[in-house]
Amino acid sequence: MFHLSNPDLKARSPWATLRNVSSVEISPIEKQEVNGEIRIPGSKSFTNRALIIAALAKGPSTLTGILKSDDSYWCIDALNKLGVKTEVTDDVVTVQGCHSKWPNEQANLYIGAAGTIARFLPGALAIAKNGNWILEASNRMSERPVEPLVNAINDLGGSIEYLNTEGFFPLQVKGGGLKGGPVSISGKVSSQFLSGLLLASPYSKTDVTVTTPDYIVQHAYVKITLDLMEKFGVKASYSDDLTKIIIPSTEYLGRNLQLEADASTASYFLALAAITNGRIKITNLNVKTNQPDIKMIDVFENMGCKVTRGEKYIELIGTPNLKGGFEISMKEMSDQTLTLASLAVFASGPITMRGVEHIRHHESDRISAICTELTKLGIKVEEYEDGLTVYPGTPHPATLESYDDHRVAMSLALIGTKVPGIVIKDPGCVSKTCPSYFDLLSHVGVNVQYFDK
Ligand SMILES: O=C(O)C1=C[C@@H](OP(=O)(O)O)[C@@H](O)[C@H](O)C1
Ligand SMILES: C=C(OP(=O)(O)O)C(=O)O
Repeated sequence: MFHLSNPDLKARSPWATLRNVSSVEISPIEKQEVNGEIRIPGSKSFTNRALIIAALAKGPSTLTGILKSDDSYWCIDALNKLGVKTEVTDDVVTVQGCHSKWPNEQANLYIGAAGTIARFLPGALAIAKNGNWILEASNRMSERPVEPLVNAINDLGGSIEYLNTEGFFPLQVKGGGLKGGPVSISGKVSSQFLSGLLLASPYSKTDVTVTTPDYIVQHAYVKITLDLMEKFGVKASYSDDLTKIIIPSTEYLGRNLQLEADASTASYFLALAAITNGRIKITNLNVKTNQPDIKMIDVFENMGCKVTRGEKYIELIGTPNLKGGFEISMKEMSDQTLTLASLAVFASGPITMRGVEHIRHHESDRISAICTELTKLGIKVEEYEDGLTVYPGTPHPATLESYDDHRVAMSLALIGTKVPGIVIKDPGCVSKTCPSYFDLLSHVGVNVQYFDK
């Protein structure tokens, strides 16, 4: 269980910021409007997929535009401990692919709080001929499910065992390889189970046919996995709904790749323009991305904002009258549930978000966390197993918890730009995906005051 007074600081990496900051106060933007241009850091999803594929590949890769945050730090650190040579300069990393033979056949790997490493690395290790590795994760990541992935890898002949509690990290992964053939995997708790299985599959002795018996939350992330595999030379074939995927037995080839900016991070800044009647231009994101959170721009538009979709940029101009009074399924872009919940406070009518039971298994129980914190502000909410309704209201000043969850902190901070006295505790948790979040807010005109520990 998460302890409010006790974020898991071991998971904060050398790339984390705000280590000595206990809280931040966000003050409303008065005369000065939010108005600015922002370059968004690289996508977490692209960075950690590309790092693991590049590490497995034959030959070197250069990845440009990587995210530098806790999640990518722990990924690079784990690859280094496996003996893979990497070199990071600014936002460029070169990776010397190990051609599916991890140089260090024994290592203890710590993967922080990253779902993308927890679900992508075990399969990548299981494909090796030899090896014996221990994988440990943060307290919260050790409570998040991995069983469907582990079962599927073991069904293919892999050797992954639980060292502590059945179904959860820490894990022991032994080499021995995967045989290939048919395998079934659930996608209803996390799409990352599928992605992790797919990433490892090309190294099976024969082709792998993956079927999903139920449904996949956030399909788009599976598509991102398949597209990136193809960029590194592995072309899978699949049904439109991705419930049947055939991966050939082959190998990745090293590549030089420009990665996309993070659409999830971009959404907070677009939301900021939306609620403050301001203007934000994201200068390095194309709407044609497969990242699902890009669909938030349609939501903002339906709420009355004006959006310009450029070739390489997105500009959003807010509105003094944000339209509410609707229900929406957030299943396919569930990382943005909390963003919309914060925005809903200032809308013209209640907003109901559904289809996101799985976010109770993310960095926090996100449905419970946002309902608790909005209630502290005097905002009326209704909580459901798979979502919530937020009623518009006038928040009163409060000190809010961030639950060691970057998206709770980033979303609640938005409310501070409209009402005085909003203090967010442990703002350093944003380092999981955006260490520079509060700097970027300041850059576009938000007042952020830091309080030391
Ligand atoms: O594959 C990925 O890169 C991701 C998949 C999603 O996870 P779930 O499918 O577990 O919800 C998303 O929430 C996460 O931020 C990134
Ligand atoms: C769910 C998230 O992360 P993870 O990759 O750890 O699953 C997230 O970033 O919102």
